[in-house]
Amino acid sequence: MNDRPVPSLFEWAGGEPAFARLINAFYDRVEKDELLAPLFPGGVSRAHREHVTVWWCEVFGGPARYTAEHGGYATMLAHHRGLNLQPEQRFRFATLMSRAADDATLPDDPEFRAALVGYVEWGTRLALANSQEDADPVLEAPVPRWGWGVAPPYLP
Ligand code: HEM
Repeated sequence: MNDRPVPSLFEWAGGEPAFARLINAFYDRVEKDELLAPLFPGGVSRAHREHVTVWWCEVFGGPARYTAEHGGYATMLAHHRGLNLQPEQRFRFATLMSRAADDATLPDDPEFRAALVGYVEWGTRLALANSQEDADPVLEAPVPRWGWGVAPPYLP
């Protein structure tokens, strides 16, 4: 064991440029996807891509800019309410995020990818539930901060 500090997922991924690559690669795939493209009529705007990148950076341990500049959790929730997402759309969303991580050449070590898909699985299930007409979501909460969970990075 060494005593080096454990980097955040944000740092390990490569910071903001890495998350911008991830989110752009993801929405490039979404725009071509028959289940997800209809949710973004006219394509996924640059503003949407930038806002979601800011969200992801905050969640993974980067600057808390979605909280400071975009209204935090309540704004994100409001964007999903009433979308009436379907389970197959959720699953496709999660699958394309894994593919996009490869497209964007994010680190592919098992620990990082486990943390990434853990967050995607968690977040997409909440989005699916909160998007239903009869949902009763938590209205105020902090933006989540995701961590390494049970498998921290291998630091020889
Ligand atoms: C980890 C899961 C997810 C995260 C982190 C996430 C994040 C976000 C954020 C931050 C926004 C607001 C962007 C802004 O501030 O302008 C947003 C909007 C949106 N999300 Fe998600 N989302 C997730 C899951 C999903 C899923 C599963 C779907 C569909 C299958 C979806 C579809 C949408 C759509 C259509 C909008 C735009 C709604 C509008 O502009 O009115 N999201 N998402």
